[in-house]
Amino acid sequence: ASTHPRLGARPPPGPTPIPVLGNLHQVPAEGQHIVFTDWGKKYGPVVYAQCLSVKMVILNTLQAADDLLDKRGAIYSDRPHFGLITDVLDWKPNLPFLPYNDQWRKHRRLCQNAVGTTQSLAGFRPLHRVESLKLLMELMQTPEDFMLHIKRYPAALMLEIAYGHSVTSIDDELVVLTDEAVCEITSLGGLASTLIDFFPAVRRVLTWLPSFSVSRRVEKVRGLVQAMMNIPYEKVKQEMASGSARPSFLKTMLEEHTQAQDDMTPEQERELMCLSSIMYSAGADTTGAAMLTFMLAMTLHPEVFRKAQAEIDRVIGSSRLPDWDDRASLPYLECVLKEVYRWNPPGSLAVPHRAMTEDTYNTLHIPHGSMMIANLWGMTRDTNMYRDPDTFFPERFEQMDKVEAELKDPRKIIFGFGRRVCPGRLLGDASVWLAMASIISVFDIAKARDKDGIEISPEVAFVPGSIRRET
Ligand code: HEM
Repeated sequence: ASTHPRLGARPPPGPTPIPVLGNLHQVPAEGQHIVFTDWGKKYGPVVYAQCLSVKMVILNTLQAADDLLDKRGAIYSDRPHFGLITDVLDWKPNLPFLPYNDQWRKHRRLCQNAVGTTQSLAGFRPLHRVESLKLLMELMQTPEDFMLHIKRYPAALMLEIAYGHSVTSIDDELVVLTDEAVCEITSLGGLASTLIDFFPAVRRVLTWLPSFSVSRRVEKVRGLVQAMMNIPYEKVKQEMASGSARPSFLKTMLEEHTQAQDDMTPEQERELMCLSSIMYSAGADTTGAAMLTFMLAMTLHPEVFRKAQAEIDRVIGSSRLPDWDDRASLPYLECVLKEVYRWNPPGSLAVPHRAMTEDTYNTLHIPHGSMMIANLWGMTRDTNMYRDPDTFFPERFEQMDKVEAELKDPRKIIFGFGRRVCPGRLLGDASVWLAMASIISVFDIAKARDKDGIEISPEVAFVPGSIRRET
Protein backbone atom coordinates (compact mmCIF):
# COMPACT_ATOMS: atom_id res chain seq x y z
CA ALA A 1 0.00 0.00 0.00
CA SER A 2 1.22 3.51 -0.78
CA THR A 3 1.94 6.13 1.87
CA HIS A 4 -0.52 9.00 2.14
CA PRO A 5 1.45 12.05 0.96
CA ARG A 6 0.28 14.63 3.52
CA LEU A 7 -0.08 12.63 6.69
CA GLY A 8 2.58 10.02 6.09
CA ALA A 9 -0.07 7.39 6.84
CA ARG A 10 -1.01 4.27 4.90
CA PRO A 11 -4.55 3.22 3.94
CA PRO A 12 -5.91 0.47 6.20
CA PRO A 13 -5.29 -3.02 4.82
CA GLY A 14 -8.10 -4.78 2.99
CA PRO A 15 -9.06 -7.15 0.19
CA THR A 16 -7.63 -6.47 -3.26
CA PRO A 17 -9.99 -4.38 -5.41
CA ILE A 18 -10.67 -4.85 -9.13
CA PRO A 19 -11.05 -1.99 -11.61
CA VAL A 20 -14.34 -0.02 -11.50
CA LEU A 21 -16.16 -2.29 -9.03
CA GLY A 22 -13.48 -2.10 -6.36
CA ASN A 23 -14.53 -4.73 -3.79
CA LEU A 24 -18.25 -4.66 -4.64
CA HIS A 25 -18.15 -8.23 -5.99
CA GLN A 26 -16.78 -9.44 -2.62
CA VAL A 27 -19.51 -7.83 -0.49
CA PRO A 28 -22.50 -10.19 -0.43
CA ALA A 29 -26.08 -8.89 -0.37
CA GLU A 30 -26.73 -10.98 2.73
CA GLY A 31 -24.45 -11.87 5.60
CA GLN A 32 -22.06 -8.96 5.09
CA HIS A 33 -21.05 -9.19 8.76
CA ILE A 34 -19.64 -12.69 8.21
CA VAL A 35 -17.43 -11.53 5.34
CA PHE A 36 -16.36 -8.45 7.32
CA THR A 37 -15.49 -10.67 10.30
CA ASP A 38 -13.35 -12.88 8.04
CA TRP A 39 -11.64 -9.77 6.69
CA GLY A 40 -11.04 -8.67 10.28
CA LYS A 41 -9.24 -11.97 11.02
CA LYS A 42 -7.15 -11.56 7.89
CA TYR A 43 -6.41 -7.82 7.81
CA GLY A 44 -6.92 -6.57 11.38
CA PRO A 45 -9.25 -4.32 13.41
CA VAL A 46 -9.55 -1.61 10.73
CA VAL A 47 -10.20 -2.78 7.16
CA TYR A 48 -10.52 -0.71 4.01
CA ALA A 49 -12.69 -1.66 1.05
CA GLN A 50 -14.22 0.30 -1.79
CA CYS A 51 -17.52 -0.35 -3.57
CA LEU A 52 -17.53 1.68 -6.79
CA SER A 53 -16.82 5.17 -5.50
CA VAL A 54 -17.94 4.43 -1.90
CA LYS A 55 -15.02 4.21 0.53
CA MET A 56 -15.72 1.83 3.40
CA VAL A 57 -13.77 1.53 6.64
CA ILE A 58 -14.86 -1.52 8.59
CA LEU A 59 -14.24 -1.48 12.34
CA ASN A 60 -13.96 -4.98 13.73
CA THR A 61 -13.02 -4.32 17.35
CA LEU A 62 -14.68 -2.41 20.18
CA GLN A 63 -11.40 -0.57 20.76
CA ALA A 64 -11.26 0.78 17.19
CA ALA A 65 -14.94 1.77 17.24
CA ASP A 66 -14.52 3.53 20.60
CA ASP A 67 -11.31 5.29 19.56
CA LEU A 68 -12.85 6.67 16.39
CA LEU A 69 -16.65 6.86 16.62
CA ASP A 70 -16.75 7.80 20.30
CA LYS A 71 -13.53 9.62 21.23
CA ARG A 72 -13.37 11.44 17.87
CA GLY A 73 -17.14 11.89 17.73
CA ALA A 74 -16.76 15.48 16.47
CA ILE A 75 -15.73 14.16 13.05
CA TYR A 76 -17.42 10.72 12.97
CA SER A 77 -21.06 11.45 13.82
CA ASP A 78 -22.35 12.14 10.33
CA ARG A 79 -24.21 9.53 8.27
CA PRO A 80 -23.70 8.56 4.64
CA HIS A 81 -26.66 9.44 2.46
CA PHE A 82 -29.25 6.65 2.60
CA GLY A 83 -30.95 7.08 -0.74
CA LEU A 84 -33.23 4.06 -0.41
CA ILE A 85 -34.86 4.99 2.87
CA THR A 86 -34.97 8.74 2.56
CA ASP A 87 -35.42 9.43 -1.16
CA VAL A 88 -36.83 6.28 -2.73
CA LEU A 89 -39.16 5.40 0.16
CA ASP A 90 -39.62 9.08 1.08
CA TRP A 91 -39.22 8.38 4.81
CA LYS A 92 -37.75 11.65 6.02
CA PRO A 93 -36.62 13.54 8.05
CA ASN A 94 -35.51 10.25 9.51
CA LEU A 95 -33.54 10.51 12.79
CA PRO A 96 -31.26 7.47 12.38
CA PHE A 97 -30.31 8.58 8.86
CA LEU A 98 -30.17 12.36 9.30
CA PRO A 99 -26.83 14.03 8.63
CA TYR A 100 -25.00 15.45 11.65
CA ASN A 101 -26.75 18.83 11.65
CA ASP A 102 -29.17 20.96 13.69
CA GLN A 103 -32.21 19.01 12.57
CA TRP A 104 -30.56 15.81 13.83
CA ARG A 105 -29.75 17.55 17.16
CA LYS A 106 -33.38 18.61 17.55
CA HIS A 107 -34.83 15.15 16.74
CA ARG A 108 -32.24 13.41 18.86
CA ARG A 109 -33.04 15.64 21.86
CA LEU A 110 -36.78 15.03 21.50
CA CYS A 111 -36.25 11.28 21.28
CA GLN A 112 -33.73 11.21 24.12
CA ASN A 113 -36.04 13.21 26.42
CA ALA A 114 -39.01 11.00 25.58
CA VAL A 115 -37.41 7.56 26.04
CA GLY A 116 -33.76 7.93 26.98
CA THR A 117 -33.66 9.26 30.53
CA THR A 118 -33.95 7.40 33.83
CA GLN A 119 -36.91 9.66 34.58
CA SER A 120 -38.75 8.70 31.37
CA LEU A 121 -37.99 5.07 32.13
CA ALA A 122 -39.50 5.37 35.60
CA GLY A 123 -42.63 6.79 33.95
CA PHE A 124 -42.91 3.64 31.80
CA ARG A 125 -42.97 1.29 34.81
CA PRO A 126 -46.76 0.88 34.93
CA LEU A 127 -46.85 0.29 31.16
CA HIS A 128 -44.03 -2.25 31.38
CA ARG A 129 -45.86 -4.04 34.18
CA VAL A 130 -49.17 -4.22 32.28
CA GLU A 131 -47.56 -5.35 29.04
CA SER A 132 -45.37 -7.97 30.71
CA LEU A 133 -48.43 -9.39 32.50
CA LYS A 134 -50.26 -9.54 29.16
CA LEU A 135 -47.26 -11.36 27.72
CA LEU A 136 -47.37 -13.95 30.52
CA MET A 137 -51.13 -14.46 30.03
CA GLU A 138 -50.70 -14.96 26.31
CA LEU A 139 -47.84 -17.39 26.78
CA MET A 140 -49.98 -19.31 29.27
CA GLN A 141 -52.97 -19.51 26.92
CA THR A 142 -51.19 -20.41 23.67
CA PRO A 143 -47.55 -21.28 24.35
CA GLU A 144 -47.19 -22.64 20.81
CA ASP A 145 -47.64 -19.07 19.51
CA PHE A 146 -44.78 -17.75 21.63
CA MET A 147 -43.14 -16.03 18.67
CA LEU A 148 -46.25 -13.94 18.05
CA HIS A 149 -46.57 -13.03 21.72
CA ILE A 150 -42.94 -12.03 21.87
CA LYS A 151 -43.47 -9.84 18.86
CA ARG A 152 -46.56 -8.22 20.34
CA TYR A 153 -44.90 -7.15 23.59
CA PRO A 154 -42.31 -4.66 22.24
CA ALA A 155 -44.72 -3.54 19.49
CA ALA A 156 -47.34 -2.74 22.14
CA LEU A 157 -44.79 -0.87 24.28
CA MET A 158 -43.63 1.29 21.40
CA LEU A 159 -47.11 2.01 19.98
CA GLU A 160 -48.31 3.04 23.44
CA ILE A 161 -45.26 5.25 24.03
CA ALA A 162 -45.34 6.88 20.60
CA TYR A 163 -49.12 7.15 20.04
CA GLY A 164 -50.96 6.10 23.22
CA HIS A 165 -52.32 3.23 21.17
CA SER A 166 -53.24 0.20 23.25
CA VAL A 167 -52.57 -3.12 21.54
CA THR A 168 -54.70 -6.05 22.63
CA SER A 169 -53.81 -8.59 19.95
CA ILE A 170 -51.22 -9.27 17.31
CA ASP A 171 -53.96 -8.65 14.71
CA ASP A 172 -54.23 -5.03 15.82
CA GLU A 173 -54.41 -2.87 12.68
CA LEU A 174 -51.47 -0.66 13.57
CA VAL A 175 -49.28 -3.63 14.52
CA VAL A 176 -50.11 -5.33 11.22
CA LEU A 177 -49.44 -2.17 9.21
CA THR A 178 -46.23 -1.14 10.95
CA ASP A 179 -44.92 -4.68 11.08
CA GLU A 180 -45.48 -5.19 7.37
CA ALA A 181 -43.77 -1.88 6.60
CA VAL A 182 -40.77 -2.62 8.84
CA CYS A 183 -40.43 -6.20 7.51
CA GLU A 184 -40.50 -4.96 3.93
CA ILE A 185 -37.94 -2.24 4.64
CA THR A 186 -35.71 -4.72 6.48
CA SER A 187 -35.87 -7.22 3.65
CA LEU A 188 -35.16 -4.51 1.07
CA GLY A 189 -32.38 -3.40 3.43
CA GLY A 190 -29.74 -6.02 2.71
CA LEU A 191 -29.80 -6.08 -1.06
CA ALA A 192 -31.43 -2.90 -2.15
CA SER A 193 -29.88 -0.43 0.23
CA THR A 194 -26.41 -1.47 -0.79
CA LEU A 195 -27.19 -1.62 -4.49
CA ILE A 196 -29.34 1.46 -4.66
CA ASP A 197 -27.00 3.51 -2.55
CA PHE A 198 -23.96 2.40 -4.49
CA PHE A 199 -25.54 2.82 -7.92
CA PRO A 200 -27.43 6.12 -8.13
CA ALA A 201 -28.26 5.16 -11.73
CA VAL A 202 -30.01 2.01 -10.51
CA ARG A 203 -32.14 4.17 -8.23
CA ARG A 204 -33.39 6.17 -11.19
CA VAL A 205 -34.09 3.03 -13.20
CA LEU A 206 -35.98 1.47 -10.32
CA THR A 207 -38.38 4.36 -10.05
CA TRP A 208 -38.78 4.78 -13.82
CA LEU A 209 -39.66 1.27 -14.86
CA PRO A 210 -43.12 0.42 -13.52
CA SER A 211 -43.08 -3.07 -15.03
CA PHE A 212 -39.83 -4.01 -13.31
CA SER A 213 -40.69 -6.21 -10.37
CA VAL A 214 -38.17 -4.58 -8.01
CA SER A 215 -39.67 -1.21 -8.87
CA ARG A 216 -43.18 -2.46 -8.06
CA ARG A 217 -41.87 -3.79 -4.78
CA VAL A 218 -40.29 -0.45 -3.96
CA GLU A 219 -43.57 1.32 -4.80
CA LYS A 220 -45.44 -1.02 -2.47
CA VAL A 221 -42.99 -0.42 0.38
CA ARG A 222 -43.15 3.34 -0.18
CA GLY A 223 -46.95 3.16 0.15
CA LEU A 224 -46.60 1.17 3.36
CA VAL A 225 -44.10 3.61 4.82
CA GLN A 226 -46.34 6.58 4.07
CA ALA A 227 -49.32 4.77 5.65
CA MET A 228 -47.20 3.84 8.69
CA MET A 229 -46.46 7.53 9.22
CA ASN A 230 -49.88 8.97 8.34
CA ILE A 231 -52.47 6.63 9.82
CA PRO A 232 -51.40 6.69 13.50
CA TYR A 233 -50.66 10.42 13.28
CA GLU A 234 -54.16 11.25 12.03
CA LYS A 235 -55.65 8.89 14.59
CA VAL A 236 -54.00 10.74 17.49
CA LYS A 237 -55.13 14.10 16.09
CA GLN A 238 -58.73 12.86 15.86
CA GLU A 239 -58.56 11.44 19.39
CA MET A 240 -57.24 14.75 20.69
CA ALA A 241 -60.09 16.59 18.96
CA SER A 242 -62.63 14.26 20.60
CA GLY A 243 -60.88 14.33 23.97
CA SER A 244 -60.15 10.58 23.98
CA ALA A 245 -56.39 10.71 23.31
CA ARG A 246 -54.22 8.82 25.81
CA PRO A 247 -50.85 10.19 26.95
CA SER A 248 -48.13 9.68 24.35
CA PHE A 249 -45.04 11.24 22.82
CA LEU A 250 -47.02 12.55 19.86
CA LYS A 251 -49.82 13.97 22.00
CA THR A 252 -47.30 15.86 24.16
CA MET A 253 -45.60 17.27 21.07
CA LEU A 254 -48.89 18.36 19.47
CA GLU A 255 -50.06 19.92 22.74
CA GLU A 256 -46.87 21.96 22.97
CA HIS A 257 -47.65 23.48 19.60
CA THR A 258 -51.26 24.17 20.62
CA GLN A 259 -50.21 25.78 23.90
CA ALA A 260 -47.72 27.99 22.09
CA GLN A 261 -50.60 28.91 19.74
CA ASP A 262 -48.25 27.99 16.98
CA ASP A 263 -49.89 26.83 13.76
CA MET A 264 -47.82 23.97 12.54
CA THR A 265 -46.31 24.16 9.09
CA PRO A 266 -46.59 21.05 6.87
CA GLU A 267 -42.84 20.54 7.46
CA GLN A 268 -43.33 20.58 11.25
CA GLU A 269 -46.21 18.11 10.93
CA ARG A 270 -44.04 15.90 8.78
CA GLU A 271 -41.24 16.03 11.36
CA LEU A 272 -43.50 14.82 14.17
CA MET A 273 -45.11 12.20 11.97
CA CYS A 274 -41.76 10.80 11.00
CA LEU A 275 -40.18 10.94 14.46
CA SER A 276 -43.09 9.05 16.03
CA SER A 277 -42.87 6.35 13.35
CA ILE A 278 -39.12 6.05 13.98
CA MET A 279 -39.70 5.28 17.66
CA TYR A 280 -41.80 2.29 16.75
CA SER A 281 -39.64 1.05 13.92
CA ALA A 282 -36.32 1.51 15.74
CA GLY A 283 -37.57 0.10 19.04
CA ALA A 284 -39.90 -2.82 18.35
CA ASP A 285 -37.94 -5.23 16.16
CA THR A 286 -34.62 -4.74 17.93
CA THR A 287 -36.14 -5.46 21.34
CA GLY A 288 -38.13 -8.40 19.94
CA ALA A 289 -34.99 -9.85 18.31
CA ALA A 290 -33.18 -9.90 21.68
CA MET A 291 -36.18 -11.60 23.31
CA LEU A 292 -36.35 -14.30 20.65
CA THR A 293 -32.63 -14.93 21.03
CA PHE A 294 -33.28 -15.39 24.74
CA MET A 295 -35.99 -17.99 24.04
CA LEU A 296 -33.74 -19.85 21.61
CA ALA A 297 -30.78 -19.82 24.00
CA MET A 298 -32.91 -21.08 26.90
CA THR A 299 -34.32 -23.88 24.74
CA LEU A 300 -30.85 -24.98 23.75
CA HIS A 301 -29.32 -24.55 27.22
CA PRO A 302 -31.65 -25.91 29.90
CA GLU A 303 -28.83 -25.81 32.46
CA VAL A 304 -28.62 -22.02 32.10
CA PHE A 305 -32.37 -21.69 32.34
CA ARG A 306 -32.52 -23.81 35.52
CA LYS A 307 -29.71 -21.80 37.13
CA ALA A 308 -31.44 -18.48 36.35
CA GLN A 309 -34.74 -19.88 37.65
CA ALA A 310 -33.10 -21.12 40.85
CA GLU A 311 -31.67 -17.63 41.41
CA ILE A 312 -35.09 -16.01 40.98
CA ASP A 313 -36.74 -18.60 43.26
CA ARG A 314 -34.09 -18.03 45.91
CA VAL A 315 -34.12 -14.23 45.80
CA ILE A 316 -37.79 -13.52 45.12
CA GLY A 317 -39.68 -16.71 45.95
CA SER A 318 -42.86 -17.70 44.18
CA SER A 319 -45.39 -15.31 45.71
CA ARG A 320 -44.69 -12.36 43.43
CA LEU A 321 -43.18 -11.44 40.08
CA PRO A 322 -39.71 -9.92 39.68
CA ASP A 323 -39.67 -6.15 39.70
CA TRP A 324 -37.16 -3.41 38.85
CA ASP A 325 -35.87 -3.18 42.38
CA ASP A 326 -34.82 -6.84 42.19
CA ARG A 327 -32.48 -6.31 39.26
CA ALA A 328 -29.32 -5.72 41.29
CA SER A 329 -30.05 -8.85 43.38
CA LEU A 330 -30.16 -11.13 40.32
CA PRO A 331 -26.54 -11.14 39.08
CA TYR A 332 -26.77 -14.43 37.16
CA LEU A 333 -29.80 -13.21 35.24
CA GLU A 334 -27.75 -10.14 34.30
CA CYS A 335 -25.02 -12.45 32.93
CA VAL A 336 -27.64 -14.33 30.90
CA LEU A 337 -28.92 -11.07 29.45
CA LYS A 338 -25.42 -9.93 28.54
CA GLU A 339 -24.73 -13.28 26.88
CA VAL A 340 -27.99 -13.06 24.93
CA TYR A 341 -26.83 -9.68 23.58
CA ARG A 342 -23.34 -10.97 22.83
CA TRP A 343 -24.25 -14.32 21.29
CA ASN A 344 -26.59 -12.76 18.76
CA PRO A 345 -26.57 -8.95 18.71
CA PRO A 346 -29.95 -7.67 17.45
CA GLY A 347 -28.20 -5.78 14.64
CA SER A 348 -25.08 -7.35 13.09
CA LEU A 349 -23.79 -4.00 11.82
CA ALA A 350 -24.50 -0.59 13.39
CA VAL A 351 -25.96 2.13 11.19
CA PRO A 352 -22.87 3.41 9.32
CA HIS A 353 -21.27 6.67 10.42
CA ARG A 354 -19.40 8.95 7.99
CA ALA A 355 -15.94 10.51 8.30
CA MET A 356 -16.44 14.27 7.94
CA THR A 357 -12.73 14.94 7.39
CA GLU A 358 -9.69 12.84 6.64
CA ASP A 359 -8.03 11.37 9.70
CA THR A 360 -5.13 9.25 10.88
CA TYR A 361 -5.53 6.35 13.26
CA ASN A 362 -2.50 4.30 14.37
CA THR A 363 -0.64 5.38 11.20
CA LEU A 364 -3.64 4.42 9.04
CA HIS A 365 -5.17 7.04 6.77
CA ILE A 366 -8.98 7.30 6.95
CA PRO A 367 -10.14 9.15 3.83
CA HIS A 368 -12.62 12.01 4.05
CA GLY A 369 -16.18 10.79 3.39
CA SER A 370 -15.52 7.14 4.32
CA MET A 371 -18.51 5.06 5.36
CA MET A 372 -17.53 3.86 8.86
CA ILE A 373 -19.08 0.44 9.37
CA ALA A 374 -19.02 -0.90 12.94
CA ASN A 375 -19.14 -4.69 12.64
CA LEU A 376 -21.04 -5.46 15.86
CA TRP A 377 -21.16 -9.16 15.10
CA GLY A 378 -17.39 -9.25 14.56
CA MET A 379 -16.84 -7.44 17.88
CA THR A 380 -18.90 -10.02 19.76
CA ARG A 381 -16.75 -12.73 18.08
CA ASP A 382 -13.44 -11.03 18.97
CA THR A 383 -11.41 -13.78 20.69
CA ASN A 384 -9.32 -11.16 22.51
CA MET A 385 -12.53 -10.12 24.27
CA TYR A 386 -14.49 -13.35 24.55
CA ARG A 387 -12.99 -16.84 24.59
CA ASP A 388 -14.82 -19.45 22.50
CA PRO A 389 -17.21 -16.76 21.27
CA ASP A 390 -19.70 -18.99 19.41
CA THR A 391 -20.59 -20.79 22.64
CA PHE A 392 -23.49 -19.46 24.72
CA PHE A 393 -21.89 -19.27 28.15
CA PRO A 394 -23.20 -16.63 30.60
CA GLU A 395 -20.64 -17.72 33.20
CA ARG A 396 -17.95 -15.95 31.17
CA PHE A 397 -19.20 -12.70 32.74
CA GLU A 398 -19.30 -14.20 36.25
CA GLN A 399 -15.63 -15.10 35.88
CA MET A 400 -14.62 -11.49 35.14
CA ASP A 401 -13.70 -9.00 37.85
CA LYS A 402 -15.72 -5.77 38.03
CA VAL A 403 -13.39 -3.75 35.81
CA GLU A 404 -13.16 -6.41 33.11
CA ALA A 405 -16.92 -7.05 33.18
CA GLU A 406 -17.52 -3.35 32.71
CA LEU A 407 -15.07 -3.15 29.78
CA LYS A 408 -16.52 -6.20 28.07
CA ASP A 409 -20.19 -5.47 28.66
CA PRO A 410 -21.80 -6.23 25.26
CA ARG A 411 -24.12 -3.25 25.78
CA LYS A 412 -21.05 -1.19 24.86
CA ILE A 413 -21.26 -2.86 21.44
CA ILE A 414 -24.81 -3.67 20.50
CA PHE A 415 -26.25 -0.18 20.93
CA GLY A 416 -23.66 1.53 18.73
CA PHE A 417 -21.23 4.33 19.44
CA GLY A 418 -20.52 7.94 20.30
CA ARG A 419 -23.01 10.69 19.64
CA ARG A 420 -25.09 8.31 17.54
CA VAL A 421 -25.38 5.65 20.27
CA CYS A 422 -28.93 4.30 20.50
CA PRO A 423 -31.11 6.77 22.45
CA GLY A 424 -33.53 3.93 23.27
CA ARG A 425 -30.92 1.68 24.90
CA LEU A 426 -32.20 2.05 28.47
CA LEU A 427 -35.75 1.38 27.36
CA GLY A 428 -34.82 -1.58 25.14
CA ASP A 429 -32.66 -3.12 27.86
CA ALA A 430 -35.36 -2.63 30.52
CA SER A 431 -38.02 -4.19 28.29
CA VAL A 432 -35.92 -7.27 27.56
CA TRP A 433 -34.88 -7.67 31.21
CA LEU A 434 -38.43 -7.50 32.56
CA ALA A 435 -39.75 -9.96 29.97
CA MET A 436 -36.91 -12.41 30.68
CA ALA A 437 -37.24 -12.20 34.44
CA SER A 438 -41.03 -12.60 34.29
CA ILE A 439 -40.91 -15.56 31.90
CA ILE A 440 -38.26 -17.39 33.92
CA SER A 441 -40.14 -16.87 37.17
CA VAL A 442 -43.41 -18.30 35.81
CA PHE A 443 -42.63 -20.82 33.06
CA ASP A 444 -40.35 -23.66 32.14
CA ILE A 445 -38.81 -23.47 28.68
CA ALA A 446 -37.98 -26.75 26.99
CA LYS A 447 -37.61 -28.25 23.55
CA ALA A 448 -40.82 -29.28 21.82
CA ARG A 449 -41.33 -33.02 21.28
CA ASP A 450 -42.48 -34.84 18.15
CA LYS A 451 -45.35 -37.35 18.13
CA ASP A 452 -43.00 -40.10 19.39
CA GLY A 453 -41.98 -37.97 22.34
CA ILE A 454 -38.53 -37.25 20.90
CA GLU A 455 -37.16 -33.77 21.57
CA ILE A 456 -36.90 -31.48 18.54
CA SER A 457 -33.77 -29.37 18.56
CA PRO A 458 -34.39 -25.93 17.00
CA GLU A 459 -32.04 -24.91 14.24
CA VAL A 460 -29.98 -21.82 15.02
CA ALA A 461 -30.84 -19.68 11.97
CA PHE A 462 -31.54 -15.99 11.62
CA VAL A 463 -33.37 -13.95 9.01
CA PRO A 464 -30.86 -11.99 6.95
CA GLY A 465 -31.28 -8.21 6.90
CA SER A 466 -30.36 -5.38 9.17
CA ILE A 467 -32.18 -6.76 12.23
CA ARG A 468 -31.43 -10.33 13.19
CA ARG A 469 -34.62 -12.24 13.82
CA GLU A 470 -34.97 -15.98 14.14
CA THR A 471 -36.48 -17.72 11.12
C1 HEM B 1 -32.44 -4.01 22.29
C2 HEM B 1 -32.91 -2.96 21.68
C3 HEM B 1 -32.12 -2.03 20.75
C4 HEM B 1 -30.93 -2.21 20.10
C5 HEM B 1 -30.02 -3.43 20.12
C6 HEM B 1 -30.65 -0.98 19.36
C7 HEM B 1 -29.52 -0.78 18.58
C8 HEM B 1 -29.21 0.41 17.93
C9 HEM B 1 -28.02 0.65 17.15
C10 HEM B 1 -26.90 -0.35 16.92
C11 HEM B 1 -28.09 1.91 16.66
C12 HEM B 1 -27.04 2.61 15.77
C13 HEM B 1 -26.03 3.35 16.63
C14 HEM B 1 -24.89 3.96 15.84
O1 HEM B 1 -25.12 4.56 14.80
O2 HEM B 1 -23.72 3.85 16.27
C15 HEM B 1 -29.34 2.47 17.12
C16 HEM B 1 -29.77 3.74 16.82
C17 HEM B 1 -31.02 4.22 17.17
N1 HEM B 1 -31.94 3.61 17.99
FE1 HEM B 1 -31.79 1.81 18.86
N2 HEM B 1 -31.67 -0.11 19.57
C18 HEM B 1 -32.59 -0.71 20.41
C19 HEM B 1 -33.76 -0.14 20.91
C20 HEM B 1 -34.23 1.10 20.59
C21 HEM B 1 -35.43 1.69 21.12
C22 HEM B 1 -36.36 1.05 22.15
C23 HEM B 1 -35.57 2.90 20.54
C24 HEM B 1 -36.73 3.83 20.84
C25 HEM B 1 -36.90 5.02 20.50
C26 HEM B 1 -34.44 3.10 19.63
C27 HEM B 1 -34.20 4.22 18.84
C28 HEM B 1 -33.04 4.44 18.09
C29 HEM B 1 -32.81 5.65 17.29
C30 HEM B 1 -33.77 6.82 17.14
C31 HEM B 1 -31.53 5.52 16.72
C32 HEM B 1 -30.80 6.52 15.83
C33 HEM B 1 -29.92 7.44 16.67
C34 HEM B 1 -29.15 8.47 15.85
O3 HEM B 1 -28.90 8.28 14.66
O4 HEM B 1 -28.76 9.51 16.44
N3 HEM B 1 -33.65 1.98 19.69
N4 HEM B 1 -30.00 1.56 17.90
